Amino acid sequence: MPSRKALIRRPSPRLAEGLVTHGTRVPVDVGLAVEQWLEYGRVLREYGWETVEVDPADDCPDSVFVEDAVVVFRNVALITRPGTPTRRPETTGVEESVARLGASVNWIWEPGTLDGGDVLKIGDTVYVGIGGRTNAAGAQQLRAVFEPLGARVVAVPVSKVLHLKSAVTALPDGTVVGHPPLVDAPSLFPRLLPVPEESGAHVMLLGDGAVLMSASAPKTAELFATLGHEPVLVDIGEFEKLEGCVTCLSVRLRDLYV
Ligand SMILES: NC(=O)NCCC[C@H](N)C(=O)O
Repeated sequence: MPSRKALIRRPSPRLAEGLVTHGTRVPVDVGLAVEQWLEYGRVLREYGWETVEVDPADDCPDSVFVEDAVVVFRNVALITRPGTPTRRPETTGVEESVARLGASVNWIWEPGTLDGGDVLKIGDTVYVGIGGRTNAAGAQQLRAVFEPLGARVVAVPVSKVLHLKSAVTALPDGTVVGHPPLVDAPSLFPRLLPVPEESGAHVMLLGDGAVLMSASAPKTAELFATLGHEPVLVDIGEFEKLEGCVTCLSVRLRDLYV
């Protein structure tokens, strides 16, 4: 029986100290970020997702980006070992939450590193981006956990953006969407639709053709609507200042056995 639960994690009061790797640091308004986060959760619930809050990690500035701490395939939750050591304490609370929800838990071990933002699932194909926060050992461990469950793991290079999913995600019909200047190896994806805006490359599937995306990509939203999808726009501007996007603020659990 499919589940529709989504993990989310309240922003830390230290959010403004979050990491910035590829962009230029600009001040973050934490109060506004909390409002944007509340609205993000409200939209998930409106589209039928039960939001489950992971215990906050107030000492971890980037903890709101909960996607990086765990990758879920079927009923197995793979707890990551984030590429940046300062983010590693974030995984404890996430592990507790997924275990409580009945997922089967597995772990990335040293010397492996893996951030959830580097993992893009399209059906049974699991793309893993290597080069930034995720290393080859982390990708190999992911392969060992998910391939026996029926996944086909495909490693792809990432060098121009923070995570694989900062460059590409996928529409409900499996079409990969990416902003060309930021995609390292476009030929590795069977059907790649170029989008005009960087944040237009970030979509999250809400179900029934609805795709959650950033309000900062209006031209791409129009393109998706033309193709018959239903773009649902949210303002996540404060998180974008820290290289976050719609995908990284939640983790959907669709195959729990409970
Ligand atoms: N999966 C994601 O897109 N995560 C965004 C993480 C942003 C955070 N400031 C970081 O650099 O780790």
